[in-house]
Amino acid sequence: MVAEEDSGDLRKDDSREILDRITLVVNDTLATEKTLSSEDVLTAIDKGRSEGGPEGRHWVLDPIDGTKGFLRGDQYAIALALLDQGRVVLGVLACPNLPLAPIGKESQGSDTHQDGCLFSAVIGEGAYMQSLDGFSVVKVNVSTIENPEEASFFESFEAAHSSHDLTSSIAKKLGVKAPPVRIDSQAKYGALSRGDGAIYLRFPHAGYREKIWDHAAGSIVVTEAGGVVTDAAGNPLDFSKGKYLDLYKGIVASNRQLMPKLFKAIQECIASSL
Ligand SMILES: Nc1ncnc2c1ncn2[C@@H]1O[C@H](COP(=O)(O)O)[C@@H](OP(=O)(O)O)[C@H]1O
Ligand SMILES: [Mg+2]
Repeated sequence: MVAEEDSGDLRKDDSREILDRITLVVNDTLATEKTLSSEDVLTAIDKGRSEGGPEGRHWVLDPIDGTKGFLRGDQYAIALALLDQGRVVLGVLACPNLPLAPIGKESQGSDTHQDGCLFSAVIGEGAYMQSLDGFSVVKVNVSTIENPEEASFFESFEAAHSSHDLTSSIAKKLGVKAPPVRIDSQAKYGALSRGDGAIYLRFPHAGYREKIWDHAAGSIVVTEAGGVVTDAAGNPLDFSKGKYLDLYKGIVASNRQLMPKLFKAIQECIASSL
């Protein structure tokens, strides 16, 4: 398993109390007769130390993606994906604070006010959403908008994670009228997969290397919903290189119809920002 966290901090002396609390929660949650010790819990966390790569199968886990959003009480996600020979073949994305009703659009008179969505996708089988309590499974599809002026776009809430200046110049060039929808975590991929918005733009600042656990589950949910996820040059994301994604500039996700105009605007804006 390739996972974001290891047990390093929990093994420190001053973490004893939190480790005891975690061990209690784990034992309360697991449906097994056996009671795990704190050491068992630490050992289980450290099973996430695999480096991934092009061979065999690897689970890719981000237990709390969008930590900043989680701490603020906003959006976060639990993201799990399966790599087979370096290719994402399955993804599950739990978004406990994401409304089941569409976000980022004018109110559509929905009478659903429930929060908590679970997105899932298996390669070749489409993408699905259900409520976190397991009801109402629906197939999801990305937006079919073709006119960029009518498209709205998602980006990170945190300006430190993605350049809001660059995305704003891209949106301006495309004639996008709606303001950006800024939310944390891979909940953006989930919302995109059900057509809440039509574009997700992510341009980390120079020197940052994206990690596979931040995109594996989200990207298959979007591609199985009919969308496209690439870097800023149109290359598909390559999950076979270990923990990191080697990208040109950033990540772009949208529907097929919008991609040509989107790339043209992105190239022009990147060129004029150099
Ligand atoms: N300087 C940076 N640039 C881009 N991404 C960053 C970053 N620092 C952290 N991140 C990643 O951005 C993720 C959150 O993305 P988003 O902005 O879409 O919410 C974080 O996941 P974690 O919260 O799991 O650590 C982290 O891996
Ligand atoms: Mg993350």
